[in-house]
Amino acid sequence: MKNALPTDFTMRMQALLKEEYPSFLASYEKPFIHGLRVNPLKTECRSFLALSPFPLEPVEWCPLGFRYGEGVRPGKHPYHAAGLYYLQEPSAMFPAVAADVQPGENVLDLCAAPGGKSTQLAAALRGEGLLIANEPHPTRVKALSQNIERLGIQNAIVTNETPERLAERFPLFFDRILVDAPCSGEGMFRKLPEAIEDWSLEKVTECHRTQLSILEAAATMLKPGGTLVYSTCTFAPLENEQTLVSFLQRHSDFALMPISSVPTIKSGRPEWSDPPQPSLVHTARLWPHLLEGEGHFVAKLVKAFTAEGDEPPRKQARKKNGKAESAAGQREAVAAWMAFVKESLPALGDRYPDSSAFLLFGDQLYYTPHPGLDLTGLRINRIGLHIGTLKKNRLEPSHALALAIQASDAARTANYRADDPDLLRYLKGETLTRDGENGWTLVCVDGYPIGWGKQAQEQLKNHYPKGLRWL
Ligand SMILES: C[S@@+](CC[C@H](N)C(=O)[O-])C[C@H]1O[C@@H](n2cnc3c(N)ncnc32)[C@H](O)[C@@H]1O
Repeated sequence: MKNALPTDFTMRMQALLKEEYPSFLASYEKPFIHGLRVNPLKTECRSFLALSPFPLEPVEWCPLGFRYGEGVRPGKHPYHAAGLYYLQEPSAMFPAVAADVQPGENVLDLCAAPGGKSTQLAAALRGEGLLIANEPHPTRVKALSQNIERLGIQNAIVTNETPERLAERFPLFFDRILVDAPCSGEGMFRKLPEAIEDWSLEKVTECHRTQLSILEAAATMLKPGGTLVYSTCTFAPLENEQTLVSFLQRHSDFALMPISSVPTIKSGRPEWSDPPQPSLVHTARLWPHLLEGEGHFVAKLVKAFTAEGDEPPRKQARKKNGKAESAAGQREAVAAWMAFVKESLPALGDRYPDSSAFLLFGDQLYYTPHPGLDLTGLRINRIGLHIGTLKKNRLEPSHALALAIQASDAARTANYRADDPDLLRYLKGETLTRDGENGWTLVCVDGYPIGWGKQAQEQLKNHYPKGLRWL
């Protein structure tokens, strides 16, 4: 390892781990473990394994997760651009697995960028229900939004808010909340040597305080009977066991639940909190010297129902979302969308049936997963599926739409094998020479949509977004 580990960190870990410490320390000499998670919104695991050009090894605790070796670059493959998988180290796959999201639920990911766990939560929703993926950092939220788009997720609203502002708006609203908290990052020292530079004892204390305030907001937003998953990628007991004990002292209506039966995932340590809390044995610690993955901590809490029977979540007044356009403007935009569907997506059928779910912002048309939700005043980055841009009463389809539909929906497709030089040209933004019927054409890699082109005579004009083009 290039950077030396901080002395305050090694001294603390030695005191905590005792005879286990040499093996923990030796894990820093081993390489970082790479992983990818197959996106079931796009492909079945079996189909992907048959197609995958990379040798893959299954991750024991995540049915869609796989490890891959050094020297393989799945992030630079057209299948990545088509959203067939998300790159995620194996331990980071565990919190969303523990959340056990069910289709149809209202789910919140409070600290979501760049979207590893949000995309996993959305996959578990299988397109039914609502995911609010929140990230307060203004730059990081863009990466989150791009990943939501790339993976073809249609029922997510991406917000750029503080947990406190969301808590004011959504009391008792969510069935599941994930707090993948900002932390001192000790479990990432192997992956990100700069995390070593950033680390200090003060940072550990500061993170503990931030974690408690985020959990406070999460507690307000969770429905009675709902599930809260708390995770970090650090080893510090102050940010793990102690954060939970401090939270539980203020919230006697929450209880820790068992999460893992995988033998390589170990229990949290009740004796590492003050006062020791026996139920911490239900939490999970993923140790880099005991499994093939980085360091993580995961806890699952359930909020009790109250004795009197709980009030149902406050029904939100049905309001206009943000600065949505007038009814007449929306009708025009929806008409343009219907015309586009007839012309270019004839097999789409009745996939977007709710006329109240169409929202027009300026010239941008969206289909929201939750039409009644009052989002006024909140900073919103994405409000469901971005359908396209209205241009002179015609609809220009969005990149998000290309990634959310299937090749079989489209009237015209241009399908390329992953190693076809024309596909590389397309990803670089070049115009392609090919025969085909004029009109919007869905460009695909091995049958999976990757973007739009517009055929005119023998040319396919390139509509792959400028910001995503390969250099
Ligand atoms: C561990 S990372 C999240 C990783 C993400 N869940 C994933 O799987 O890709 C923690 C995130 O919390 C954000 N964050 C920092 N302070 C926060 C706060 N007070 N409330 C919510 N999120 C915060 C950070 O910007 C960072 O993106």
